[in-house]
Amino acid sequence: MNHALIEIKNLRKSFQGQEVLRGVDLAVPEGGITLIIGKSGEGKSVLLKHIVGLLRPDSGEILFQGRSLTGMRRAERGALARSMSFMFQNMALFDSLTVFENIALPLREKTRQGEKEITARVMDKIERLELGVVAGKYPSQISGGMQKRVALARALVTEPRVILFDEPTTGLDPIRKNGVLSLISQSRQTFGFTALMVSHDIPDVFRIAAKVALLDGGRIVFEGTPEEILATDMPVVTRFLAGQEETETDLEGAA
Ligand SMILES: Nc1ncnc2c1ncn2[C@@H]1O[C@H](COP(=O)(O)OP(=O)(O)OP(=O)(O)O)[C@@H](O)[C@H]1O
Repeated sequence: MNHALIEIKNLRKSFQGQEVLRGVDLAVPEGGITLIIGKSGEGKSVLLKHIVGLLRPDSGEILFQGRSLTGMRRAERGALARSMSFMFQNMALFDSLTVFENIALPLREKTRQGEKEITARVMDKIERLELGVVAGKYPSQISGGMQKRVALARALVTEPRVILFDEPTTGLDPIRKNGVLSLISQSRQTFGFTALMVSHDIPDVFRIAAKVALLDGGRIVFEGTPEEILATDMPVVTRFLAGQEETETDLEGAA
C-alpha cells in the first residue's frame, strides 16, 4: 500500500439548500481497505455515490490516479466505471435469478464476453467463494450470510480494481458479520483490489482496515490507522467511539 489511488479534494454537496458534504478531503491508498465511519446521516453514502459517479459534486474534485473524473472524456469515464464494483446495502440480489445468474449479471451488462467465458468466470468465483452448493438456488432459498457471499462474488466477477462497500454486513448477527468481514479481507488479499468501505461495525471492522477516516459535520475530521483512532484523545473521535459503544449496548439490551 503506498500512493493514493483515489483522492477527494474539497468536495461539497448540498440537497435542497442543506449542505451535507462541506469540503471533504480524503486520500484512498492503493491496496488495503479504507474505512469511512461517522454518525448516521453524516453523508457517508453520499460520498461513495460521488466516487461511482451516481452523484455529481457542487464543487471540489475526485481524482483517480491523479486524473480528475470531471475532466475525463466519456470513454475514459466508462472504462473507469467498469474497473469499479460496489456492494451497496440496498443493492439486493434479484429474487427471480439463480445465484449463478445473479453473479453473471455484471458480465452480461458491462462486458461483451461470450457465454463460455462468462460461465468460466462465474464458476471461478463460485468455487473460490465456496458457493457451489447454492449455485442453482434462488436468493430466497439461502441464508442472509450466504446472500452477502453471493453479493461479494457478484462484485468480484468483473475483477475490479476498486470495490466500494456500503455497510456490507447490515442485518447479520455478530458471528456472520465477522464471517463476511473476514471474507472481504481474504478476498482483497487474493484478488488485490482496493476497497473503500462504510461500516458501523465498530470496533470489529477495524481489524480488517488499513486506514480509518471519520466523517463529522461534513468533513473528514480524523484519518489514521485503526490503532491511531483507538489511541487518540481528540474529543470528536472519543465522543463518536463512546456513542457507538452505547448504541451497541442499547441494541444488545433490547435484543
Ligand atoms: N438524493 C438525495 N436527495 C436529497 N437528500 C439526500 C439524497 N441523498 C442523501 N440525502 C441526504 O443526505 C444526508 C446524508 O445521507 P447519507 O445516506 O449519505 O448518510 P449516511 O452517513 O450514509 O447515513 P447512515 O449511516 O444512516 O447510512 C441525509 O440527510 C440524506 O437525507
